[in-house]
Amino acid sequence: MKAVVLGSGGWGTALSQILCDNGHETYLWSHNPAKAAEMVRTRENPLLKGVYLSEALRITGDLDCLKGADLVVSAPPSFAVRETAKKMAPYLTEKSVVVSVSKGIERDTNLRLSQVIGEETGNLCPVVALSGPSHAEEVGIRMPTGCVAACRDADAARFAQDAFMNDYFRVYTSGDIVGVELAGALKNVIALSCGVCDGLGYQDNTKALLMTRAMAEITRLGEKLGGSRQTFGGLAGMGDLIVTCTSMHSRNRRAGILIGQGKTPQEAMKEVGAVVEGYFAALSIHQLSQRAGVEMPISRCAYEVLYEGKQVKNVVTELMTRAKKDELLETVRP
Ligand SMILES: NC(=O)C1=CN([C@@H]2O[C@H](COP(=O)(O)OP(=O)(O)OC[C@H]3O[C@@H](n4cnc5c(N)ncnc54)[C@H](O)[C@@H]3O)[C@@H](O)[C@H]2O)C=CC1
Ligand SMILES: O=C(CO)COP(=O)(O)O
Repeated sequence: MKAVVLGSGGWGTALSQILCDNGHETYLWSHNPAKAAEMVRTRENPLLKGVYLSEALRITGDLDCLKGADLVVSAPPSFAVRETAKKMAPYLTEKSVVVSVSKGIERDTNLRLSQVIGEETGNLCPVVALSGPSHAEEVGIRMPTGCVAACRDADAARFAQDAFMNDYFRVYTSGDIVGVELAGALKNVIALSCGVCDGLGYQDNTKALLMTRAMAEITRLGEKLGGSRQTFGGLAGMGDLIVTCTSMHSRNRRAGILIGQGKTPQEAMKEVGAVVEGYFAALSIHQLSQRAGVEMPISRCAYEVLYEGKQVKNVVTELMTRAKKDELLETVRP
């Protein structure tokens, strides 16, 4: 099979190495030809330090690598998914399968990323969302990892499962692409918030409280928007929430730590030096939850800190002193 990965950040690079390990003819495309040339020379991506890229992986800045591709992986930051989909569109056929691996919601339209790709490619071929607890740094060194390949087209989901699965990368299929994509985008804001707790010096009790209540609000919005409750308890939901809220690989968590220590969001993102999707998602989620009439106290507070300059200490007090509630009934005590 011929596979092309569009987007040479840490994640696109790690995924291209999996496809290469699985014996597929694999291309990794960078939108920056100079960066592609440098990776060809060094067999390393500065965004995934210490991972040697095998000689069989074809690294290029030429979009013509898409000619005849069976599998196209869309792996840019969410803000560049639409322009990347525009670029792939002329090369796709009805037999192609696109796998979307970015985690976010498109700004302004609030569309899921598979919807954005569908719009730009005229829904010519199926788009599968691949998501789960999977830091590129660990996949790159072949640590056992699991993800979900979600698509309403079960054959396409199985095609992606077959393409990626091996003895260090386990892939489950799912028909709930809505839930899988939303879970991946929503947890980034929570990982950032968990980092803020770390930055403020709060410890394990606080983070367990935050993660558990975050699951409740993420699931609430996800279900309202058409996702399945079960998905939020699975790899793309709970699994990814755990890994990003606890790992120092997480760019969202690292940005949050810096904000908790007093940096502005812009300073924090600059210092992290890689895409912090939770910053962008916070705005879309705020709009989506307001429109759907779904209460999301933690995500709302993250939005207020990131976009309205609210002080993190004040936000924590506000969250802790909200009206008394029943955990299961979700009702407020009169
Ligand atoms: N890094 C990880 O462990 C994981 C990342 N993801 C998701 O994958 C997506 C990409 O993240 P990373 O690979 O980590 O990013 P990164 O921060 O490592 O690198 C971003 C890459 O995007 C490229 N880029 C910038 N503008 C572009 C454009 N207009 N068109 C194409 N490429 C462009 C940059 O050159 C750079 O190579 C994000 O949505 C992220 O949430 C998902 C799972 C794991
Ligand atoms: O989604 C991820 C791991 O599953 C990556 O998270 P960060 O973007 O926070 O690094």
